Amino acid sequence: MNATLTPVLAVTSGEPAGVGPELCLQLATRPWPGRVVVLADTDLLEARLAALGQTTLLQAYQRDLAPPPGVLEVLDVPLAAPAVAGQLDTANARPVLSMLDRAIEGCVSGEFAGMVTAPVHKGIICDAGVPFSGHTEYLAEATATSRVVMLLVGGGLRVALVTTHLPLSAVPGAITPAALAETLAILDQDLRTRFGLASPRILVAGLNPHAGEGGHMGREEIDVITPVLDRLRSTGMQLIGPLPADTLFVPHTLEQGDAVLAMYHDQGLPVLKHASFGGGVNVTLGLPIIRTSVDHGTALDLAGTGGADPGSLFAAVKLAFDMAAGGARS
Ligand SMILES: NC(=O)c1ccc[n+]([C@@H]2O[C@H](COP(=O)([O-])OP(=O)(O)OC[C@H]3O[C@@H](n4cnc5c(N)ncnc54)[C@H](O)[C@@H]3O)[C@@H](O)[C@H]2O)c1
Ligand SMILES: N[C@H](C(=O)O)[C@H](O)COP(=O)(O)O
Repeated sequence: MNATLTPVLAVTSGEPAGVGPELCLQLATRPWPGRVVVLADTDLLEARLAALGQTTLLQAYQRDLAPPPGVLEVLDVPLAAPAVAGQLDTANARPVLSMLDRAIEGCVSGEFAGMVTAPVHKGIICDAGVPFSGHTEYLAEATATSRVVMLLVGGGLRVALVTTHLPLSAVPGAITPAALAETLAILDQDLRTRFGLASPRILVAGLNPHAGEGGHMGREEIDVITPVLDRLRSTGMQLIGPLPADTLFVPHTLEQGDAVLAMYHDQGLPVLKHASFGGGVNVTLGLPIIRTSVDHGTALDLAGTGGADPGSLFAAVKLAFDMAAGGARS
């Protein structure tokens, strides 16, 4: 097969002061079923290689020329200021977004089969004057997608969220019948088409303690969640809930479902990360493009030490290749 025709994934290296760039360098140590192009500042990668005493060869990305095995393809996205490991700099916020823009553009045009993102630092991008709550929301806006779903997979779990990066005080108001129904429709559809589940069973968490205790500890289960689940069950979806979130994750309940839908970020993700941190993958469902990501953040405390675990990035790249090939089994 012509190597230039294999699937090409774009991997954005993320926050330059974090662990993303050095984790991306490790991608050259693995055989992949296609090409992996790292979007990064080439000088930064060279500097991290030198600092870590590594010898990976870098080659400038050329669309129609695949590199030899073991050589890392780099699509140069220059930084605005030299990056210092562990030290955030607002000057580099826009180049970080430029990496995302270039990867999105390439996915939409068909140049890339999908994109994988190393972690960014949301706070420093906001400090630079660009409102930014996460890749998930940024990708939705960039692709004009009205609703996307964050799904994390790992440790034998699949956990999706109705709401993502918003203050806890805003969560109840964001759990509307439309938001819940659209999220469930995307999750159900993508579990079928992307994860090969013919008839997915979704365990849906309540919002309040003990799923509202019959309305004595909150009414969202009665007023919003149950009516939506009843309506969607009548269309054939297999939905179990609303379940008290504290006991939803016990093995006996988990084995009755294929995925969990949590109402908010810290209802679902601590459990997932407890089960799989360092090996989990974050997938954005509902987009017109394939996008996976690591399960961890910028780890500024580890940046430049070579001590960060590449397992989640490897898993994210593998899953993106699997999805590009037509399905995933995670
Ligand atoms: N995909 C993403 O872009 C993404 C994901 C999560 C968090 N973040 C962002 O990262 C920033 C820092 O977040 P945080 O401090 O809450 O979480 P973090 O994941 O950066 O760090 C939490 C702990 O995990 C450790 N850790 C993280 N990655 C590791 C790895 N690969 N190997 C070994 N240990 C690792 C860190 O050293 C730290 O002790 C925030 O701005 C957050 O929003 C981004
Ligand atoms: N919620 C994600 C997590 O905790 O791993 C993380 O913040 C990344 O989100 P984006 O993919 O939207 O950047």
